[in-house]
Amino acid sequence: MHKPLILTMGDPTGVGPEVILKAWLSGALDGVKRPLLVAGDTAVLQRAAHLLQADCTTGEIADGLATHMLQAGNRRLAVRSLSNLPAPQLSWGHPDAHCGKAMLDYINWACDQCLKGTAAAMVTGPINKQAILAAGCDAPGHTELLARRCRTDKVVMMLGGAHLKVCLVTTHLPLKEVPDTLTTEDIVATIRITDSAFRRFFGCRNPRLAVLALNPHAGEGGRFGDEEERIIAPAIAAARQCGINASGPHSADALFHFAARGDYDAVVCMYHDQGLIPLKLLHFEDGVNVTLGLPIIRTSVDHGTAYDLAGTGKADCSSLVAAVTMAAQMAEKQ
Ligand SMILES: NC(=O)C1=CN([C@@H]2O[C@H](COP(=O)(O)OP(=O)(O)OC[C@H]3O[C@@H](n4cnc5c(N)ncnc54)[C@H](O)[C@@H]3O)[C@@H](O)[C@H]2O)C=CC1
Ligand SMILES: NCC(=O)COP(=O)(O)O
Repeated sequence: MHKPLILTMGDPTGVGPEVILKAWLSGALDGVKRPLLVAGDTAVLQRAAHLLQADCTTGEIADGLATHMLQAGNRRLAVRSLSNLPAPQLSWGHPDAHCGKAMLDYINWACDQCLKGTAAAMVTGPINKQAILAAGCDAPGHTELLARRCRTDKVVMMLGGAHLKVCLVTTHLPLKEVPDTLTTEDIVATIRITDSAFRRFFGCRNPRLAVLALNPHAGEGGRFGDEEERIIAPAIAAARQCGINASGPHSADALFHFAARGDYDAVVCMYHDQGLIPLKLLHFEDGVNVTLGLPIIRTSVDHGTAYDLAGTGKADCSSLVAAVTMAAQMAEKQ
């Protein structure tokens, strides 16, 4: 029997429960050759089913990791119910500290199953980072939280679709702190983790990595900044010394055109929005977030809690489908 993929439900007041239910009910996950298990809350999932006008029932079971089973027609979805939230009273877009704790419990439980080897991979739904802080967790996102729980010093946030994959050197921090945070060592570590993950999981024998500059025109010889000469170029040289096919620092404005047409396997970006703006322009619907460098497999939707859509039934589930599909593919290479 294949080990399951665990889908964490994310913020109970956001679109996470809805996109899971939508993907399951639509049959878009039927091709995934592993059992799926939602780590979440049955009452909240039932509320999402109601929102989608699905005729869905819930029953208790004791079957491996599952405690409940959702049933709609002949479809069944296993659930590990880890919270007991008052679903009808939850206000869309307003998670309290109880919701924050529930989000953390789903993630931590799923991570532990992957670490123990009882699950093949985890696929995360979107969380609210203020709510997990209110529940006592100061990690700025899943990426950092999972790195801590897996006792891994350095991981890489990658977001990707068929035409573009971006790997970030820095993630969740104020833009003004980026220049002082960048170090040659950290860029080398990002390049190495990216290179190794692309060989292992994405079928690249010699990954072509484009490393971006930080400043306009790659610093214009020092006139618009010296991070390229001081920090980034030495990192590329060190990576190349290790046999990695890294190039740059490339001017960020033009490089994405060439990456998207297939000249590179991945783009190493210096900060969050440098990579995520072009990525979402091309892959808003089907982009997947993957944490590289963990001892477990974690993929995620590329979007957030979408409070403007929560409770309307209008959220698109394509990214969730892509994230589950990618987790299943990566699990085959584990
Ligand atoms: N992996 C995670 O847990 C992530 C969590 N977040 C969190 O989400 C919250 C909101 O972040 P934002 O930057 O506003 O991003 P967002 O992705 O929630 O929303 C941005 C825009 O995209 C739309 N959108 C998002 N998901 C959609 C979907 N499935 N279908 C159709 N339209 C969709 C929204 O309606 C909104 O107009 C923040 O608390 C942020 O920290 C954001 C990104 C990832
Ligand atoms: N915009 C991507 C993002 O914020 C992902 O955060 P997380 O996967 O670390 O939760």
